[in-house]
Amino acid sequence: MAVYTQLGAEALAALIGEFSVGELVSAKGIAEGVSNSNWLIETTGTGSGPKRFILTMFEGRTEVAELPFFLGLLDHLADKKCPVPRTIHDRTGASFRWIDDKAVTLIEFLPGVSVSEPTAAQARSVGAALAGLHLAAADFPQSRANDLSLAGWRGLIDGCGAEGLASIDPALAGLVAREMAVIEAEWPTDLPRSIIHADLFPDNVLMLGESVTGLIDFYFSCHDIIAYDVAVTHAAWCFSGDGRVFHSDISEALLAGYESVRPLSYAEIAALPVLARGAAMRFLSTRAYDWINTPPDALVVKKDPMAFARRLQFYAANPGVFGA
Ligand SMILES: Nc1ncnc2c1ncn2[C@@H]1O[C@H](COP(=O)(O)OP(=O)(O)O)[C@@H](O)[C@H]1O
Ligand SMILES: N[C@@H](CCOP(=O)(O)O)C(=O)O
Repeated sequence: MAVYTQLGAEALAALIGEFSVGELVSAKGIAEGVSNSNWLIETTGTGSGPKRFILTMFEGRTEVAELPFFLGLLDHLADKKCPVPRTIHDRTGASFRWIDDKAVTLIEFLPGVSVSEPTAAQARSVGAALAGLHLAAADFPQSRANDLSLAGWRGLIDGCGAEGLASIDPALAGLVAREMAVIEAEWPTDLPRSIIHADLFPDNVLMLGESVTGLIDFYFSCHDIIAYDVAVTHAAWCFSGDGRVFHSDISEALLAGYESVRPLSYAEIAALPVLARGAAMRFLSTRAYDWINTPPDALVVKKDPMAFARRLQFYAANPGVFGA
């Protein structure tokens, strides 16, 4: 469930009136997502029939000071024909507005659905779309540090404490300690960097058949190692949800799709095993922290940290899956 804030019909109509998009016809809360509140908005449009938009209200997790980066990136990528939603600017030219103390933005609605069991052909398209995003983002003039890299994971893990990790699984603290030591020692420092998505899970990709129609939810995007984004996407797409089953056909298709647009260098391929261990640690650490710290009555469905502990174990035991 991801509508944390109730917005009345009058407030919504007044908000939509600040944009040149026609009049509000309907607004439906969207259940998917965990970070922000989202509504599917329909308006009368401005001449060529009704129009759909997504209205996002930024809840605690997104720093409002960073919105010009996230929203500017969407417009930059849309200008370069990447399948991302363009932001709708209001009549004053602003890309976001305020309702009380919360920032809201209106973005283009994109067709498509998120797949839960991708085919190899779909994975190939996702790999190609990710590479296209990396190429298109290369000259984006703004930057944002990745606060969820090594130091961020370490902070979250320390915040869980050994007892907290043990409350999730008795072996988790040992796994995390061993793996963090390896990842910190082997993390590459000389690979190409650019703007990356950093969270390209299946629920952040919209598809129609085998085509990618939307890359969404850029609110973790940042400047970091490009091949790390490949590793994040690999960890997100190539396993069963619980991390117990690795799908080698999806892995091969995803990497082949990526390389059909942006070939990986030898150094990038050689680094993928440790980058993938880092990617698994990234989602293990946020999920473990949330698992321990989310109040029991919160509306959010907590995500299982062990699904990424299993991926971490898999990557540690199978560095050959990237063909290095
Ligand atoms: N531009 C868009 N076009 C169509 N649907 C969208 C768009 N943006 C978001 N959605 C829908 O809203 C849901 C939640 O959006 P998302 O940005 O992933 O939220 P959160 O940041 O809370 O995870 C998505 O799963 C998708 O169903
Ligand atoms: N993809 C992350 C959760 C991030 O939430 P999102 O809904 O904003 O994509 C995970 O699976 O842990």
